[in-house]
Amino acid sequence: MATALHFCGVSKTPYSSSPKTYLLLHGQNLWSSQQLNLSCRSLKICCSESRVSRVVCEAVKIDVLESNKTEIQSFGEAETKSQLSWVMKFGGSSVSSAERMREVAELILSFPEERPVIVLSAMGKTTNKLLLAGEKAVGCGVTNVDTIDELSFIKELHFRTADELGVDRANVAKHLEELEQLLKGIAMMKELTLRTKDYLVSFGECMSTRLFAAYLNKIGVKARQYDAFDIGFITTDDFTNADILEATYPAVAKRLLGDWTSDPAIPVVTGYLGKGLRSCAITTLGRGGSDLTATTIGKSLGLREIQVWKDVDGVLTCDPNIYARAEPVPYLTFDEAAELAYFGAQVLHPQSMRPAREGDIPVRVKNSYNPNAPGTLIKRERDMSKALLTSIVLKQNVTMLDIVSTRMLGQYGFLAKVFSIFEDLGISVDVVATSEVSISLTLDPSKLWSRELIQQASELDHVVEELEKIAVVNLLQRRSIISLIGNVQRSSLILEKVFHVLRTNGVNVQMISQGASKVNISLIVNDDEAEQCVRALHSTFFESDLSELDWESGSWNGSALTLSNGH
Ligand SMILES: Nc1ncnc2c1ncn2[C@@H]1O[C@H](COP(=O)(O)OP(=O)(O)O)[C@@H](O)[C@H]1O
Ligand SMILES: N[C@@H](CC(=O)OP(=O)(O)O)C(=O)O
Repeated sequence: MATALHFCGVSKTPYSSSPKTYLLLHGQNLWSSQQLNLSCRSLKICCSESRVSRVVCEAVKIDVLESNKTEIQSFGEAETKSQLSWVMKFGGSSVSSAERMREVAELILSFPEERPVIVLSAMGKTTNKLLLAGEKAVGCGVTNVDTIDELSFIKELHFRTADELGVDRANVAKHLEELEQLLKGIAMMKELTLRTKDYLVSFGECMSTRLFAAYLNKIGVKARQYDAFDIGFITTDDFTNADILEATYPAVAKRLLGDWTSDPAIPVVTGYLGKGLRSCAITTLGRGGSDLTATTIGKSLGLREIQVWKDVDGVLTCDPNIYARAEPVPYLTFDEAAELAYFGAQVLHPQSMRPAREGDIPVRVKNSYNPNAPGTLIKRERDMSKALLTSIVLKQNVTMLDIVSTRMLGQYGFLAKVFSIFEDLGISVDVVATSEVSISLTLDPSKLWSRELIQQASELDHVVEELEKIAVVNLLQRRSIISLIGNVQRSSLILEKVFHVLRTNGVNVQMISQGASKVNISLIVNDDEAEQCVRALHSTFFESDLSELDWESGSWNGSALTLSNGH
């Protein structure tokens, strides 16, 4: 049975000396040629683990059982073109000014043999400024909207960038007018809903991509701007933190490859944005969501590589803002990168690894300020034989709950009841440790709850109130999760060293958990001790000589620990 197959395009492979014709099909479990009834002489399914399957054939008359028959035949007759090869995502810092945009254009053109899809974030700190402008509009009165500093800043930045790039101001003028109208609407309503917030921040990406595409066209590189919400990025209606829905993949592939086939031009797509399935309103994918836009496009189109260009030399051994001696990590697995992002490393969006992993498409994290640095390559697997710790991630200001059963329920009933309370209240739990009669867990303020909400004591009181019906509850705030990402096959070795470091620093670990993912050990400590712990752990694992480690026996031969508290 071959249902839900969608035709994505026809292309010729640019990488082989004897180019073949590829039919790009997108569908559920397209594993074998038996699912296709092809009237061609030779057939080979490539890239079978990807949802986009490349079907190599000599003749392009193809009949997919039942679905999309007509469409496929008409494409089959289309002229074949070189396929889009990779996606390059540039974050806010990479496109913060006209000068940076010119450098990015040069960078793209330094790979003349590639046909990239470009994903851009808003310029510099535009998203933060838009949110601030929205908050100010709530209380400033309709007639005072034009005095909001952030609005003036955004206008000035985008007009100046248009002028400096030598492109028409008209590329952004209408959006800037509309933005001012929106702020007046917010001022009138005296309210900024999550839905309006998403509409408000969408102006950032809509304008950066228009300016950049206009600039590429001006310098003779044919480019086409796309708003993600118009090309099939279909999401849940969870404003400010929406999830990409499955229907996105075929829709995006069809639109981008269809346009590319009929009239090739480099696609320049807005990162971070989508369209709610039911509301049909603009949604956003959570802060830093352009990474997810890039990996979604990579999977949709079955591209060779996904590149995310940042302002650091790749994923680092820890947050450079906490410890300046952080170093680039050359290789990561999808699992390691996902865990690292989930536990708070700002460098990657928490959900961004999912499409890359599903499509088995390598992700390269590169520095747009230093393109020659090798960056970090994220793949399905890597050599772990000499791997111990890969990166240390710190998540601060976490709330922890110690819940001890009052023994009114048996063990099964107790755990089930605790989690059903969190489910009912829509609260996400991060790290968990259990014993027969007690459970300790941390709550993530950034996911299902907005940061504002968790700070509202009444919400927390409500959780505690519900839990107190079955347990004695101790609420502990201002805790930090230190996540040790690495080779948990060697967890005893890691922990031996970790506890030595913590003991030397007089730090008491309040909870410890090793996830089923086998790449992460989490430690909970007090907020005020956390940064010093990270620095000391970094010194030990990444700056001191680990030659005393016997990899064969998996033991330490010495204990030369040098702690560093400085930056
Ligand atoms: N482990 C880490 N590795 C690299 N960067 C990190 C890490 N943890 C935090 N960061 C921060 O993440 C920033 C890059 O992420 P982000 O600001 O989202 O980039 P962009 O806006 O360019 O997409 C870096 O400038 C750095 O300060
Ligand atoms: N502009 C959005 C989306 C994004 O991905 O940005 P960046 O790539 O600069 O982190 C944000 O600031 O959250």
